[in-house]
Amino acid sequence: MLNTVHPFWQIIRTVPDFPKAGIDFYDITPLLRSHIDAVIDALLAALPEGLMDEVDCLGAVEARGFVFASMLAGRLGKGMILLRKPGKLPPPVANKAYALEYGKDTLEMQNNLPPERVLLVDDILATGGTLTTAYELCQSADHTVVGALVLLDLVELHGEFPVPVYTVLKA
Ligand SMILES: O=P(O)(O)OC[C@H]1O[C@H](OP(=O)(O)OP(=O)(O)O)[C@H](O)[C@@H]1O
Ligand SMILES: Nc1ncnc2[nH]cnc12
Repeated sequence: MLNTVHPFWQIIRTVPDFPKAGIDFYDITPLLRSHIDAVIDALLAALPEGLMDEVDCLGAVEARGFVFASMLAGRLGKGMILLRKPGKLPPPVANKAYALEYGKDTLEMQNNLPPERVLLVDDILATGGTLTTAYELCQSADHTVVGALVLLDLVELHGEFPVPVYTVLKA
């Protein structure tokens, strides 16, 4: 469903040509200011019943993913693994470069952790470059990714994702 009638759409700002020409940027920061608890409720409601019984921890993607993952972790009583931009995590780390909708970046993850069942958390799935990289880093560190949870899935910008994607909004 392209759920453009969801009340969150009244609060998300769409900014044309940011951060570069041709990109419609979905600014979720007004939701953080005024509706953060409702966003976390909606993210939890987007998950299939019983899924969290299969999840050990949340895989939080820097930076906007940290906001949602932190609050979800608190609500769910789960821990987090951080997927960070380069040079922030002490070794041992694995890293992977990737392209996203409006640029290039690298994610890093510590790879000395025991294998866990991980639910990836981010704010937006656009081309999928970021979440695919998070998925691959988890796989290479012997974690099992059970799915990905995002607030907004830009469905036309990406292909099939290797695990189920749970979302509140689609555009
Ligand atoms: O599906 P993709 O095309 O990869 O795009 C999605 C990613 O883009 C944004 O992150 P960004 O790197 O801009 O960083 P931020 O969270 O630090 O703002 C967003 O938070 C997602 O992580
Ligand atoms: N169009 C977009 N709006 C906001 N964040 C994004 N991250 C990647 N693409 C994005």
